[in-house]
Amino acid sequence: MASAELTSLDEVISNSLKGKELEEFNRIHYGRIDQCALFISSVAAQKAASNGFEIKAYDFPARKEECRKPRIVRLGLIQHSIAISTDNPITQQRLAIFEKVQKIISAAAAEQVNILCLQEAWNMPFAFCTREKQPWCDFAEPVLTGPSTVFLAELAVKYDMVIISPILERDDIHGDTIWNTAVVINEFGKVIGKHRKNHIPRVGDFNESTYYFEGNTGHPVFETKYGKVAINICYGRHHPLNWLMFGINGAEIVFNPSATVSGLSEHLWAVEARNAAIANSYYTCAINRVGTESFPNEFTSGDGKPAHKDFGHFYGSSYVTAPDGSRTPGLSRIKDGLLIAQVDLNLCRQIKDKWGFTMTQRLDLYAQSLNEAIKHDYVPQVVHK
Ligand SMILES: NC(=O)NCCC(=O)O
Repeated sequence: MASAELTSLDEVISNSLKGKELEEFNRIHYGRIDQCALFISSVAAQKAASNGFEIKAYDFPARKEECRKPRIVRLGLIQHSIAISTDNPITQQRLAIFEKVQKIISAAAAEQVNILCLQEAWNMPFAFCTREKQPWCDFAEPVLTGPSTVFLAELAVKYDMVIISPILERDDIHGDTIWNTAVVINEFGKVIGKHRKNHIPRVGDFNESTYYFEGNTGHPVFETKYGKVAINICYGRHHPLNWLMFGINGAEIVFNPSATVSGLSEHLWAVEARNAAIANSYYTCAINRVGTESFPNEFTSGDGKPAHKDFGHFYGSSYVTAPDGSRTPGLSRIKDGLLIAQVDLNLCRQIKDKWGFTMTQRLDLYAQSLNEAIKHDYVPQVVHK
């Protein structure tokens, strides 16, 4: 079976197991017997059916507390393929993606989503495999005035949503430099801040370091009307300290907008964002692109194999993990989709109280050790026999 044919691992299981065996699988694998699937309104279901995208919703309830009200928030994750082929003019490609995504966002609105996040570089093909500067750099946009921000700001106001928009940024104040950036737009359509990708891959066809540097915005947490959110962009999910810092700064939900392909990372996908949710007692939302993107000119991968035009298969499979480690099934590996998670943010503190990971994490010990380890003449702490 080709990589782009299997719909989802979750479906393989739910189609194969039944009764008690399926319950036991769910308990051990997902962390709960009942997936807590939520009803999808006919309006949203109709939008999904007529526009060819999947829509799924799950609940993450928390224990009722005496001293705090529940803090129920609806999160929306969108995964999608590009809309027209990459040899079309830039403006047409972008517009076609806007049209596709607008329909998915309107379904999210019909489902009362409060905070919505798109995939990495959602408004363009992931052309960084090519190492060509033109025309791909022309997709870069200023954060405040770029077409993607203008487009999403209007929808944010219309739907009373916070929208996270991961784009290729053009910083026209600092020498027209390019960055991989997530823009946070509040429910009034105002850009409340941005975060630039901290860790840039140099693996496989991910030649992103040809285009932009490691980010210089630290680990910001954005206090929104609905909760404290942060964004760990794609390759940052392999770096536990990147996740840790968002937790230290108080994040309750960390989105991980990604672009990654099956040949490289699919066996890691279900592990990393889930582990981060457990280790940091927050919700994580892992979002991946979908589809196979083909480029006009051939490129090589530096592995002795023939030059080719395809990046490989972006395998979707977006999912949400709660601070207790329970998770949703993934969206499809091959289809556009909207994943909705209704979460109670009170679960973050409840899990901190239960497991005590923030109390026991020994930041002081690691700060001292790391301070030593980064010195050029550091002697590793090894006891010789
Ligand atoms: N976009 C990106 O950082 N991809 C790198 C590959 C991966 O992290 O799986």
